Amino acid sequence: MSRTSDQSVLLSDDPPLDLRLSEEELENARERIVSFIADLVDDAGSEGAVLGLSGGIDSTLTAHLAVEALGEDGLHGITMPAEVNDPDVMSDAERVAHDLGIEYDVVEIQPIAESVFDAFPEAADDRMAAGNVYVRTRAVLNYFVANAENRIVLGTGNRAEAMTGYFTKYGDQAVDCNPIGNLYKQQVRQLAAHVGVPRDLVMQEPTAGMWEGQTDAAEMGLDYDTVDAILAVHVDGGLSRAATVRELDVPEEAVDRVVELVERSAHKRSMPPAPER
Ligand SMILES: Nc1ncnc2c1ncn2[C@@H]1O[C@H](COP(=O)(O)OP(=O)(O)OC[C@H]2O[C@@H]([n+]3cccc(C(=O)O)c3)[C@H](O)[C@@H]2O)[C@@H](O)[C@H]1O
Ligand SMILES: Nc1ncnc2c1ncn2[C@@H]1O[C@H](COP(=O)(O)OP(=O)(O)OP(=O)(O)O)[C@@H](O)[C@H]1O
Ligand SMILES: [Mg+2]
Repeated sequence: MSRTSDQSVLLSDDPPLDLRLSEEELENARERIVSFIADLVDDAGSEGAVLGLSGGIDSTLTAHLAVEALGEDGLHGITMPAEVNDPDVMSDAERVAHDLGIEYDVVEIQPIAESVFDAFPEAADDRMAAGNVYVRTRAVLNYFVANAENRIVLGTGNRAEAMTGYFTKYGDQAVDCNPIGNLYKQQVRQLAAHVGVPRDLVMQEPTAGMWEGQTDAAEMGLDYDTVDAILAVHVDGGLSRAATVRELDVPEEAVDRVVELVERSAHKRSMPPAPER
């Protein structure tokens, strides 16, 4: 299979598995996602879309593809910094909006979150609980704008996040669709480079930005190249645990960790259950 000429869009030098798409597959993915967004907006009878812009690669790629689908006027970007967010990353988000020529707003969410924290001050000391408040506050604002402007809310979840449950229930996953939801993280980086996302944004370290210094890799205990590979071969691909360890040359613990994340987050991927009638 022919590969993109920019081999360095993989972060690690020696990933367990090369999941990059050929140039033809990249173009197909791009066209498929662009039509998906255009059709969804059309079918919903809406005027366009709303998207939270974080400066990260998932929202930046989704914004690029949405502008291709809907035009500049079709996308309203909202950057929503909290006090834990790195100002440089927030200015990356504004740069993305500016370069794409879309309407965008910057809404400081700290005061909104503080009013929630005040209701349960002890809960606010739990950084995960507090971080999830930032994430869910952004969902409230996205839908506020979507309702008022007759737009849909674009999600930015990818396959690795969806399968490992690496998202806040009813937070960043509270969206109307996930255009890049079938791409592993390696492929997100690769498609981003392909559609012209600036290199510094493609190569940055993924972070949920829920507390200072948080990174996806540190929290999951695995880098995305490893997560992608184990998902593709074992969870999605059905190869046995032992064969996966041999095939990818990864420790058994890494496979077990990914399986644990997938199993533990099953409740996030289904409708809330009710007892049988
Ligand atoms: N078995 C079960 N059946 C039904 N519901 C169950 C459940 N277990 C927990 N729950 C519910 O789920 C809640 C826990 O889930 P949740 O509130 O999501 O919280 P939780 O999964 O603990 O935390 C969110 C995770 O996603 C990561 N994240 C969040 C946002 C963005 C990104 C990013 O990549 O940008 C990453 C974040 O760093 C953290 O690791 C529990 O409080 C409970 O209400
Ligand atoms: N400060 C923020 N302002 C607006 N939206 C945000 C902010 N932080 C997160 N989001 C939204 O939540 C989504 C999920 O965050 P996530 O960190 O998974 O993606 P990302 O920041 O786009 O990519 P990366 O994996 O490189 O960090 C973002 O894509 C974005 O839509
Ligand atoms: Mg991020």
